[in-house]
Amino acid sequence: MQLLQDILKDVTVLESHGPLNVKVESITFDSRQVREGVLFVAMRGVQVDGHDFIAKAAEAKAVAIVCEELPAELASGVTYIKVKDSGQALGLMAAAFYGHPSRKLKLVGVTGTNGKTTSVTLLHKLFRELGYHVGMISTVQNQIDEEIIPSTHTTPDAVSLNALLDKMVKAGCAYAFMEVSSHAMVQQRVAGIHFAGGVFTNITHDHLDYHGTFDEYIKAKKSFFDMLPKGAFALINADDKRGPVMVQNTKADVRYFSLRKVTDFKARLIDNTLQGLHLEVDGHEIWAKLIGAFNAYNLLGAYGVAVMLGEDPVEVLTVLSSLNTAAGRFDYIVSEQEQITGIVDYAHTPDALENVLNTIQQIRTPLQTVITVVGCGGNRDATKRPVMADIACRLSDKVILTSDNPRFEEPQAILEDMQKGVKPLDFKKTLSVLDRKEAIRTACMLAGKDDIILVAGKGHETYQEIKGVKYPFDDKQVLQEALQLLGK
Ligand SMILES: CC(=O)N[C@H]1[C@@H](OP(=O)(O)OP(=O)(O)OC[C@H]2O[C@@H](n3ccc(=O)[nH]c3=O)[C@H](O)[C@@H]2O)O[C@H](CO)[C@@H](O)[C@@H]1O[C@H](C)C(=O)N[C@@H](C)C(=O)N[C@H](CCC(=O)O)C(=O)O
Ligand SMILES: Nc1ncnc2c1ncn2[C@@H]1O[C@H](COP(=O)(O)OP(=O)(O)OP(=O)(O)O)[C@@H](O)[C@H]1O
Ligand SMILES: N[C@H](CCC[C@H](N)C(=O)O)C(=O)O
Ligand SMILES: [Mg+2]
Repeated sequence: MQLLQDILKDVTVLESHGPLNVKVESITFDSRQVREGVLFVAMRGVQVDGHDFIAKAAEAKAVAIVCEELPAELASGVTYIKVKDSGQALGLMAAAFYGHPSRKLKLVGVTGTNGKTTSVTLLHKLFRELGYHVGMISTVQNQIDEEIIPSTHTTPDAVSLNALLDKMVKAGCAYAFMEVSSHAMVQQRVAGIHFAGGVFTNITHDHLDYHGTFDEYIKAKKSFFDMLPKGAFALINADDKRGPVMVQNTKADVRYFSLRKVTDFKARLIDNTLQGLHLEVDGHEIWAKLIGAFNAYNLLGAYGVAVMLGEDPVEVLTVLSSLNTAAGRFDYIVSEQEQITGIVDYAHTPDALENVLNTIQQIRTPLQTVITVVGCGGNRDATKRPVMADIACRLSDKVILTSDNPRFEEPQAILEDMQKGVKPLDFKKTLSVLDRKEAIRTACMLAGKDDIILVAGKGHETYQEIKGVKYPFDDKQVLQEALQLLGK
C-alpha cells in the first residue's frame, strides 16, 4: 500500500481534483479489475478507449482515476488526476508503487526484430552458470533462477513488469535480462524502468500492421535507446544498417559488435554445421552448440553484455560454448529408421525464415530434400504472408503452406494471401494443406531417407489459437509422432 502523492512523484500532473494523501492498494488499467482502494488508469487502446470506463471505475469505488481527459462529472470520494500521457504515467506510477525494483538490480533490455528471446535466454543461462541469481522476461517464459513464471507477452504491461522485477529483487537477483518489444515501447510499458544496458539485435520486416510504416517501427525501436540513461551501455549490431540510427540520440555509452567489421566485440564464423558453430571471438576459438549463422550474433551479443557487465571474457566464452538453444529455436529431432531431420523453429518473419532456410541450405548435402511447412498468424502483419511463402519456395525443394494461429481471421483467407507470393514456376513444388497436423503429416509422408523437414512459425508454442480459444498443439510432438507412426 502506498500514498497517491508518493506514487505520483515522477508524474507531471496537469490537473488534480480531490485529496492526494489517500491510500492506494493497487494499480490497474482495466476497469473490470477495480475494487475499493484501487487506482484506475484510463488508457486509449486499439479496440476501445479506457476513458469510456471511468464512470464504471468510480462506481466500483476506485480511490483515484488517472486519465488524459477528465469526465464532465466528477464522482465524490474519488481523486481525479489529469496527465498528458496515461501510458507514461502508468509506467512511472507502477515503478514508484513497487519501490523502483529496476534500480535494485542490473537490468539489461534486448530489442530488435529477431534474436531477443534467444539472447535473453543465453544471458540468463550464462549468468546462472557464473553463479548469480538471475531473472528473465521473455516471450517463451519468465524466470527467477529456475522458477518458471508463465508469460503472456514478450514484454509485460507496466504493472506486471514492476511486480515481476520486485519479485526478482526479493529473490536476491543481481541481474535481469528482458525482451523489449516495439509494442512495449509504443505503449510505454517500460516507462520509469531503469536499464543498466540495452542491446540491438537487428531490424527487418514485421508488425507493420501495428506500426503502420517501417519508419514508425524503426522509431519505436530507437526510442528504447533514447531512454537509456547516462552510464548505461548500448550494445549495437554493427552489421545491421539501422544500427547507427538506433543510437543517434542516446545518452548511453555506445559499443558495437560485428561479424564483418572491426568493432568493440568481434567474431568470425569458421564453420556452421548441424553439430554447432565454430567461431573465433575476440581472438579466442570456441565451439558452440547453437546452430545457424544468425546465432553467432546472439552469442556475440551475449558475450558483449557479459564483458560490459565486468565478467571475465575467457570464462564467459567457456560457459557460452556449453549452452543449448532456447525452446523452439532450431530445435531438432532425427527419426530412428530413416534419419529424417525434423526441425522446429519459431521463424515467423521473412528475415527469420530466410536465415533458418539459409542455414539448412548451408548444412544440407545435395542428396537431401528440404521440405518446409509454414503458415502465418492471423490478426498480425498481413504483408509478410506472400513474402514468407516466396522465401520458403526459393530455399526449399518442397513447400507445404498451412495455418499458424489464425486468431479471428479465416485460415483459408490467410493461406490465400500466402499463395499470392508463390511464383508460377514454384507451383509444382507447393502444396496447401490447411490443417496444420495434416500438413506436418504430409511432409513426413513425402520425406525420404536423410531428408530435412522444417516446421516454421510456432516454435515453442504449445497451442493453436483459433477464435479466442487456445487448442493444445505442439509442432515438435506432432512431427515426432507422425515420423514414428509412419515407421520412418
Ligand atoms: C495490440 C496490443 O498490443 N494490444 C495490447 C493493448 O490492448 P488494446 O489496445 O487492444 O486494449 P483495448 O481492448 O483497446 O482496451 C483499452 C484499454 O481499456 C481498458 N478496458 C477495456 C475494457 C473494459 O471493460 N474496461 C477497460 O478498462 C483495457 O484494459 C485497456 O487498458 O493493451 C493490453 C493491455 O496491456 C495488451 O494486453 C494488449 O496486448 C494484446 C493482447 C496483444 O496481442 N499484443 C501483442 C501484439 C504484443 O504486445 N506483442 C508484443 C510482441 C511482439 C513481438 O513478437 O515482437 C509483446 O510485447 O508481447
Ligand atoms: N540474431 C538473429 N538474426 C536473425 N534471425 C534470428 C536471430 N536470432 C534468431 N533468429 C530467428 O528468429 C526466430 C525467432 O528468434 P527469437 O525468438 O530469439 O526472436 P525474438 O526477437 O524473441 O522474436 P519475438 O519478436 O517473436 O519475440 C528464430 O527461431 C530464428 O529463426
Ligand atoms: N510474438 C509474436 C509471435 C507470433 C508467432 C506466430 N506463431 C503467430 O501467431 O503469428 C506476435 O505476437 O506477433
Ligand atoms: Mg521473443
